[in-house]
Amino acid sequence: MALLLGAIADDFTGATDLANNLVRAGMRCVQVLGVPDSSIELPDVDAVVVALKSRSIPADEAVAQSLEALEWLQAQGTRQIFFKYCSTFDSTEEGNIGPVSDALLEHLSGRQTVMVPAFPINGRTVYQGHLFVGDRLLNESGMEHHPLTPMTDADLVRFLARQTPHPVGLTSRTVLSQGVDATSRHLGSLAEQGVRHVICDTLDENDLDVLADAVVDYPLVTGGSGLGLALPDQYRRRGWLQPVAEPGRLDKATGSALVLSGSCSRATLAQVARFLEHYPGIALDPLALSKGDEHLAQALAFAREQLASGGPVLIYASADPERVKAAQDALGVARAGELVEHAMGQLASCLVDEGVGRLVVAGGETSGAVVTALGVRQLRIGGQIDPGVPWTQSPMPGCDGQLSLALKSGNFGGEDFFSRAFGVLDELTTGRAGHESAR
Ligand SMILES: Nc1ncnc2c1ncn2[C@@H]1O[C@H](COP(=O)(O)OP(=O)(O)O)[C@@H](O)[C@H]1O
Ligand SMILES: O=C(O)[C@@H](O)C(=O)COP(=O)(O)O
Repeated sequence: MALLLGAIADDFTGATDLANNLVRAGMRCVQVLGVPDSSIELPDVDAVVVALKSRSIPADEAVAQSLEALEWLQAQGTRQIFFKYCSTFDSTEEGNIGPVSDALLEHLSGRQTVMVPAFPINGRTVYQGHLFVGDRLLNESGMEHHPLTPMTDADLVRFLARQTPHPVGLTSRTVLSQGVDATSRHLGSLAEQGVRHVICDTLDENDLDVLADAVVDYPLVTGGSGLGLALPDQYRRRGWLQPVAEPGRLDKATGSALVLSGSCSRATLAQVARFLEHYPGIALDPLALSKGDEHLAQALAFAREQLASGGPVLIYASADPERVKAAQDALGVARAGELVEHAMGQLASCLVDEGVGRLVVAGGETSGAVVTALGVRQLRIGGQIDPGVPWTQSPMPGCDGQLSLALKSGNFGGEDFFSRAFGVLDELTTGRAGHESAR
């Protein structure tokens, strides 16, 4: 098997987001969780997204895991590598976007890569190197309160420069608006000056098309999932990718419905509040979790009772910035996060064992913890609930052999996401979904 595109994603929701866009743009794509071992059997696909949980770990470990993924993808004969990180550039001054990009570029003997975090349909745009979420600069978007990677600088050229010893350049909207040739020339002249990383402005899908055309031959591209919507068209134009009749079909979904939420983003907090207006839920508190098993046992008992009477039910650690800070002050940032993630993993394992077959998880790290605890190795991508969030399925003992999973990025989804998700799954798996355009 030769792959047109091999992606290395730094978290699990981000991986699903990219896989979703590749499928919507007409690629046959599968997502694998962690670097596969030799026993994995892959279907015939054009792209594979390897999901890592490397966004918030020490930079040297993130580099090692990413290089392992690269080696595996190269062994599959992959034509182009895509390093997928968050559309809100989630990272710290230590990394991991800079160190991982540097290592991948070096191993691919590339002289330059582009950094394209934008995802315009979800309101992430870049202008003069500054990242916007909707009409706010990144550092005023709520991301400044992120529990693990608080984003306090919207100037990506300046911010990335702290993560890499190499110079960071900018391809501005003014250049992009002059078209593909001007953009290629500009990137080329930056490369001649030794600029290995180029932050790219992006206001809309047209900018993504120009960028995709200009970098289709780069060994490495990096960014959010927006670029993943634009690249397949360039592959098709060059005759490398054949049209696919029907990507993304899912089997009938069975089993009860559960939502686990560990994201503390503004979007998720609103989704939690909306869900609780109509359905039952129980909060997890990291401080109570740190005191022993009783808190987790209570949440499990509550969920069992609600699931027995039909569900859906929500278990959430999502909390506002003051409560997150209080937990972090008492326990430390890493420990507070670990307690919640561990609890979410245990809840998922028990409840899927007992009959949950439709599971929504909110939060990238949280999703990583949950699918790892469940032992999920491969996801088939189905139709989307909201931009960036598809339903997926994975083989699983119980639930008629298939677990339906939606891994929601903290920041994505409409306010009614949690309740609507199950209706969308029903439509998708009974074939009642209407055809939507890819963008
Ligand atoms: N109440 C809380 N206090 C402290 N940390 C929390 C709390 N709830 C969740 N967390 C942690 O915050 C992190 C949220 O990250 P993540 O799941 O990636 O969400 P997002 O997708 O919004 O970034 C996780 O590590 C989670 O365990
Ligand atoms: O690009 C994005 O915004 C998402 O795909 C993403 O990376 C999700 O990360 P979380 O917000 O941590 O779920």
